[in-house]
Amino acid sequence: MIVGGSVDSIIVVDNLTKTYETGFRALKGVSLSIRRGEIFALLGPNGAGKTTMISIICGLVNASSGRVLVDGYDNVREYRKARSRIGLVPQELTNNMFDSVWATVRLSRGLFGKPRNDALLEQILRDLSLWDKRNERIMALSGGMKRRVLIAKALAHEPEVLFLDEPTAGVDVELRRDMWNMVRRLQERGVTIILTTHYIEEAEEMADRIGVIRQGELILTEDKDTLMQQLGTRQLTLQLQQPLEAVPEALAGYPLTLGEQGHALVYTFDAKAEQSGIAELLKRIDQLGIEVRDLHSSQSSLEDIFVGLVHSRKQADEATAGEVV
Ligand SMILES: Nc1ncnc2c1ncn2[C@@H]1O[C@H](COP(=O)(O)OP(=O)(O)OP(=O)(O)O)[C@@H](O)[C@H]1O
Repeated sequence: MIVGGSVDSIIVVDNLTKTYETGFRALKGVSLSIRRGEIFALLGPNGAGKTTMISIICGLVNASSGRVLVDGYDNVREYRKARSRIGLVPQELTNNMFDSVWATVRLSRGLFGKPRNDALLEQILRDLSLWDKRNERIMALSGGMKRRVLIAKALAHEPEVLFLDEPTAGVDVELRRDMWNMVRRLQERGVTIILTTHYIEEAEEMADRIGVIRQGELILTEDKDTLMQQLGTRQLTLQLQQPLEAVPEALAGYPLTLGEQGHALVYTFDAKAEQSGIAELLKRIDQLGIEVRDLHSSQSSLEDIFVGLVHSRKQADEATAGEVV
């Protein structure tokens, strides 16, 4: 057993690179530690390298360089030990369609050399509302049910880490809620969860920590709350009695924009700042005789932050590329 990362890291990814046979560099030196018991969301646009990274950690794809430790075990040299700690719910269905639900989960447990435990498998199926379907063939199940079977399969050998690759892509609202609840229950039992998602609201709702990957590079990892505090902005929207054509000169020093075809003044400020400047702004507006009909404030969502982050990086990269040329 190799000691690496801190004691409470269940997964340590060290300087991982992946160049596919086509010459495409899908990962460019990614390092990351996953804390035991956390829910970690990996966000990134299409083709960023999320599935590649998960596949390497789970031992399905070979890295070009770097290494991965799972609970202290090198995932290449101590593959079996590392792999037995992981449950993977892939994006695509990989079940044998002719098997029953029950046979599928039993086989999955057996493949990891775990002793038979029907009570545990029953609990897993009940938690996923699959118990009534246990004798059905997989091919006879709906798409949502098939996805539940993938999860049951991944949990059958009692993994310590569960990877969910796009768990709710294309599923209905009800199943999404069920999945979120299930993920929370698993976390309560001490299972570490790593999920990739395109749904930023999913990360916002579920994750303790967020990593953003772009073009094979991890551009950020941060506690969700800190991220939202640090990068979050608040907006105060002042609905006006009379529309304005432009932001008055006297208010030029404030970060104001006109909205709603001149019917609203929008003031954007730092969510973490102690002094928002709102009191002063309202006084100035009153002095200018601008009548305010209503006002409301809103906090930027993780989606705004994410789009802003990916976008600003892109612009910075383009600017740098421009300089070189
Ligand atoms: N077997 C392969 N051979 C060559 N290139 C590949 C292979 N698998 C993936 N890629 C490329 O590597 C990049 C990263 O793919 P990956 O599937 O890891 O991205 P992703 O972040 O999971 O994307 P998505 O959100 O679309 O699932 C993509 O540009 C993809 O085309």
